Amino acid sequence: MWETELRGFADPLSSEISNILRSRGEADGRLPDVVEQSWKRCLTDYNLLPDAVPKAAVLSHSEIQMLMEQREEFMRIAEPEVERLFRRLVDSEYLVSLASPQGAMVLFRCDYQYLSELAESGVIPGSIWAEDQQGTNGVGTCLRVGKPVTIAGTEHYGSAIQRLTCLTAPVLGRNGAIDSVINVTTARHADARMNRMVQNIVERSARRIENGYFARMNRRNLMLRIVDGGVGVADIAEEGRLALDENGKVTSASSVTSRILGQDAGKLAGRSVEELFEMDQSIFDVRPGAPITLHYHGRSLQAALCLPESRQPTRNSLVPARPATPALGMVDLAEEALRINPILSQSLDRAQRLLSAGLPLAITGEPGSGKTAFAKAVARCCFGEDGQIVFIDCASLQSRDDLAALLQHRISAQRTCLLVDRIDEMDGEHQTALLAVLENDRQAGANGIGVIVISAQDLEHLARENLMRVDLVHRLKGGQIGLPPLRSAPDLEDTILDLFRIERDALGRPEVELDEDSRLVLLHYHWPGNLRELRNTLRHAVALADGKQIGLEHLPDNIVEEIARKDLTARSQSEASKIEAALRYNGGNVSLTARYLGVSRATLYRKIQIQKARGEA
Ligand SMILES: Nc1ncnc2c1ncn2[C@@H]1O[C@H](COP(=O)(O)OP(=O)(O)OP(=O)(O)O)[C@@H](O)[C@H]1O
Repeated sequence: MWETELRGFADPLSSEISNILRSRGEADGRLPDVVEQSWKRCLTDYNLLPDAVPKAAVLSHSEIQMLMEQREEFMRIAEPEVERLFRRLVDSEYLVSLASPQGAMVLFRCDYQYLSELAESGVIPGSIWAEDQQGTNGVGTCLRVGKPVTIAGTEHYGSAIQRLTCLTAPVLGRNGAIDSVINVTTARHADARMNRMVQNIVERSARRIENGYFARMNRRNLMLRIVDGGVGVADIAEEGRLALDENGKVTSASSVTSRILGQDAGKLAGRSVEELFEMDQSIFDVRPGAPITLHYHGRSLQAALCLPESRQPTRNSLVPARPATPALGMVDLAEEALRINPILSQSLDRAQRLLSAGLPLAITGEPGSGKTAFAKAVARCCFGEDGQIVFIDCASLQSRDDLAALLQHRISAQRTCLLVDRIDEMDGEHQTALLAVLENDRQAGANGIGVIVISAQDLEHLARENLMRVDLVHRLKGGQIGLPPLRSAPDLEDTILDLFRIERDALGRPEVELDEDSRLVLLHYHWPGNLRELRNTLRHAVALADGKQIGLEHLPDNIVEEIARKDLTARSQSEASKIEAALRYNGGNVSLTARYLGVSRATLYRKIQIQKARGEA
């Protein structure tokens, strides 16, 4: 009792916060630290009352235009990323916006139908969300603390925006200053797991803008691109960048580099690369584009040197660029626009839970059904933040040494996810090597190693057919996720239309539409090549469309021909049954039946003969 009173006395703000939460039906509610600190600022510094926070002020169209023009180069990098993020979340009723350092939503992407719903809470283009005016909210609080934040439902200070969930990340510029905030808002209920997933995607988008803008601003410098994730991590969001002068001294460092090296960007400027890293060769001997290893306080980092945009290599400087030998198993882990329907979302959720519980995952499905994209998404969600992802494509492995070289990179990291693609093509030698690595890890009590294997065939089947070692199958069999073929998608039409929009926008043809015939053909085709075939077909159609309409002539011939064949068969079948019924009705009398059907006797005979011939064939 005493203790409670003393605590209440010591921190009246906390009890005021508890009262507000209680009045919202959150009797036991506790706010995350960052949110609680923000609420305290609302109560003390901004003098805001939760029920009387005014609606967000709004910039006029010309004011937004002016802000955009002032930051034209930045916007040129940010705009496609906002679009890309919006397309990724296309199915889930999310608004995507980019806010200026003052909190004004200057870029705004949202489904037209959803707009009016959000507008009720004041979320419209140009609305200003500074924390001192609107209280705790995604954009304003992110700007205030300079870190990614999620503000879910009643964690918003103003009661008028309690329905919203906002997931935000700052886009950092020179010396860590905030250039903008990228924000995703939904008025739908989203559970904590889904929020974490989207938050992760938002943060990666912010880093991609940071990196893109950094590259643009330093395009006249030599650039060292650094990856901490080891071989296989090639997502631009993960890359640190150091801009260098002619003498190999750092002129500027991106925020991801500061994170990788654990040093303020400002402190890196002026230092030479050779002073910062232990290198196997001088920076002046490095072949542009070729992968190199940098040693930094006992850690090995992967890097590549890039020439300035306009600079022609000279004999005295760096050696002319030759095509770089690709690093072992290096694949593009860049995120792509994926369509996540409720079924896929459930599978993602299941896969994440299993992987997080330390179980290996096997992803199976027909060719092109999205296994690799799915596996990358799961790996990124579970390991993207503080671990590394090592991608192994069994079809491109040359030798056991390749595998060993790939896997050794995991040793330096605390948490690693092995993503093994096309394991059904792994030969016996590699299977043994992989098994040995997994066993060693288990015996050494390795912490946090995740394994995802991708296979077109079920692992049990591979073992039965003697295509895979039984002990490896047992080691890998944790959770199995089978991705359904496209033809069985319950929302096939929506999938086609969503992916059509994605492809159309990617080719810069937002005006193009599918006509009725082509829509029907796409809907009735059986898609043996699944999502890959569908995306290729849509791209094919958009690329060939001259005007605004896509017709059958723009679709691949094989697809139209197959549907036409099916259609003919269906039509001939229905004609046969019509003739049969008419004959029956007319007691088998051909003359009467011909008259009944409105054709000549000869035509009816010919039709009957054709049907007979088909039946016999
Ligand atoms: N959820 C999705 N939404 C939209 N496009 C997708 C989705 N999943 C995959 N794709 C697209 O489908 C194509 C095939 O995907 P992916 O390579 O992941 O399939 P896969 O099953 O691994 O194929 P394979 O068996 O041939 O290796 C890619 O172009 C990818 O962009």
